[in-house]
Amino acid sequence: YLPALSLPSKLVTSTSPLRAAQDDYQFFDTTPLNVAGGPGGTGCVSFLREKGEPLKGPSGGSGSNGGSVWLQCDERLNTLSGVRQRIHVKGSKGENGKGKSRDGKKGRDVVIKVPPGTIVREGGKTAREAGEYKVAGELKKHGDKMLVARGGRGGRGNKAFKSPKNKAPCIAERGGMGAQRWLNLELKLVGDVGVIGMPNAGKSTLLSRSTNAKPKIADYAFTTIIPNLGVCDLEGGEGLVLCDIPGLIEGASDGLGMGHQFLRHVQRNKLLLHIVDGSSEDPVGNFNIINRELEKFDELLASRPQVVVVNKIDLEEVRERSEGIIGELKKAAGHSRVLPISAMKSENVKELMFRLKKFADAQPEVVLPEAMPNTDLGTLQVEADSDAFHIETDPSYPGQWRIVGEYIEGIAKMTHWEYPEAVERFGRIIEATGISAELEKQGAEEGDLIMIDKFDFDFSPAKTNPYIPPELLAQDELILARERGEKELRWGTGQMVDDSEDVVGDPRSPEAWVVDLSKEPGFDDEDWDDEAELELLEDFSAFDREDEGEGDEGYVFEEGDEMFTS
Ligand SMILES: Nc1nc2c(ncn2[C@@H]2O[C@H](COP(=O)(O)OP(=O)(O)OP(=O)(O)O)[C@@H](O)[C@H]2O)c(=O)[nH]1
Ligand SMILES: [Mg+2]
Repeated sequence: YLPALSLPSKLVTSTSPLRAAQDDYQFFDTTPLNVAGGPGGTGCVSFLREKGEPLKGPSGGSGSNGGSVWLQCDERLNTLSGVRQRIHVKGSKGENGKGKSRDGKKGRDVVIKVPPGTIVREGGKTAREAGEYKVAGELKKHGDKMLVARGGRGGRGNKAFKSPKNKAPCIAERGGMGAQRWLNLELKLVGDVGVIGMPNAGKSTLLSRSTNAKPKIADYAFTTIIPNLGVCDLEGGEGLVLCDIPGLIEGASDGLGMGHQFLRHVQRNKLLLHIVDGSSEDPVGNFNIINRELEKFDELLASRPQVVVVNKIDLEEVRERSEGIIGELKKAAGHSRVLPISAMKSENVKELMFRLKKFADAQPEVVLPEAMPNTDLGTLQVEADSDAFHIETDPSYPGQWRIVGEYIEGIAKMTHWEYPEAVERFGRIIEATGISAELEKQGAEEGDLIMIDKFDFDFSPAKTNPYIPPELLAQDELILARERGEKELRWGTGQMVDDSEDVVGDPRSPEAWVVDLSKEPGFDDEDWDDEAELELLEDFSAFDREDEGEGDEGYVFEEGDEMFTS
C-alpha cells in the first residue's frame, strides 16, 4: 500500500491555459451546495393544575417542525453566482413546545433562487464528481420549487401521548434533526441563439457590440472560457438572448478544446449563429469542421437551423474574397442564410439581429430528450421519507448488528431515553417496522448488540420469536381449543389471565398475547385522578420551567412539587 501523493495545491493547478480554462469553466457553471433543514423543536412535559383541581392532565405542547430549504426557479437569474456566495444554507430551528398546551412556532424556511435550467444532483462536492451522482430534479420554469432539505419533525409534548391507558404520560420527544446533504447544482444556459465558430472568429466581439454583455475579447484562441449570455434589445420586442459559446475546434466532440462542456450548453438554443472568420486560411473548411463536430456530438444539435456570417469584412482582403466565400458557404450549408458582417465595426450587425430575431421567433420551442420524465418538483424530493432500513453485519464481529435507515435513526435521535415510556415506545417501533423480525431471520439472538445511529441496545426478540419449543406447542392446542369455544382456560405472559379480559394473540406463540385495551372495562377519562391510584413521582428534572409562577387559571409544575400519576 502506497500513500497517495499529495502536492501543494499551487502545483496541482493546471499549467496549460487550456486546462485552466476548463477548470474555470466548470467552476462557473456548477456549484456545490450544502443544505440542512432546521432541527425540530423539543416537546414539553408539563401538567396543568387549576384552582380546586390539583391535576388537570398533561399540558406539554409539541415542538414545531424546523424550517426547510427550498430551491426556487427565478427567470431573472442567468447564473449560479448568487448561490455560490453561500455554500452552507440552513433552515431555522423549530420552537420548543411549552406548558399550557402551547405548541412551538415553526422554523423559517429558506428559499434559494436559481436560474431556469438548473439541474440538481445529490452529492458531489466537486463538479468532477457530480456527474456520477443521481439527478434529483431540474428547475425549468419560473416558480418551480423543489424541497432539498426537510426541516426536522417537531417532538411531541406529553399532551400528545395521553391515552385511555396512560392519562398522565411522562414522556416527550426531542425534535428530529433536519435532513442534511451535499447537492451539486449545474446550469445549462438558456439562450435563443447559440453563437458558435472556431476560436478567434469574433464571437465575443459580436456579442459585445450587439448585446449588454461585456465578454473578454482578445487576439488569441480560447479567450472565452465561460459562456456569456447577452440580451440584444430590439425595438418593440422582448429582446434576443445570445449565448457566446467558447470556441469549438476539431475534436471538440471527443472532448478536445473546451469539448463537451460547451456543446452541452448549445443544446438549448433554438438556432445557431455560425461565425466564420473571413480572414482565416480556409473559412469553408473551418465551417465544415465545426459542423462535423456538432454532428458527432449530437444529431439533434447538428440539425438545429443555422444562420452563417462571414466576419471581419472590414479587412480589405476579406472584403475582396467575401463574395466567393459566401457562395461556397451557401453550397456547403445547403441554404442561403449567409451574411457578411464586421462585428468590430458593427457593419450589418443590426440587420443580422433583426433577421435572427424573426427567425428565432418562427422556431418551435426546443424540446430536449428529457433526462427524466416530467415530475412535480413539489413532491420529487431529494428526501426519502420511507421507513426502509437495512442490516449490516460483519462475520468477524458476531453478535453485532447495525441497523441503517433514515427513519429508524431519526426516531432514535428523537427519543428521550431518560423516559422509560419513551424507551418502551421505541421497542414497539422496532417491532412494528419489521426490524426485529428481520434481525431474527438473519440469526440475531437474545442479548446481541444492536446499533442504531450512536445508540446501542441489547436485542430481546421477546414477542416475535418464531421458534416454538415443544412444550409451548401443547399450549397452542389449548388456545385453539379455546378459540373453538371448547375450553375456558387461557394462557398469558407466563401466568393465568383473568377470564373477564378479552385476549388477542398469535396462537403459535402464547407469549405474544396482548390485552386488547379497547375492550377493557373501567377506563373512563374521569377516573384518572382517583387519588387512591396515584403514586408519587420524583423526577421533575425535565419539566418545562418557562411558566413559573403562573396565575390562578393555570399552573405548571416546578421542581420540588409533588406530582401524582396513575
Ligand atoms: N478586423 C476585425 N477583427 C475582428 C472582428 N471581430 C473580431 N475581431 C478580432 O478577432 C479577435 C478575436 O475576437 P474574439 O471576439 O475574442 O473571438 P472569439 O470567437 O470570441 O474567440 P474565442 O473566445 O477564443 O473562441 C480579436 O482580436 C478581435 O478584435 C472584425 O469584425 N474585424
Ligand atoms: Mg470569445
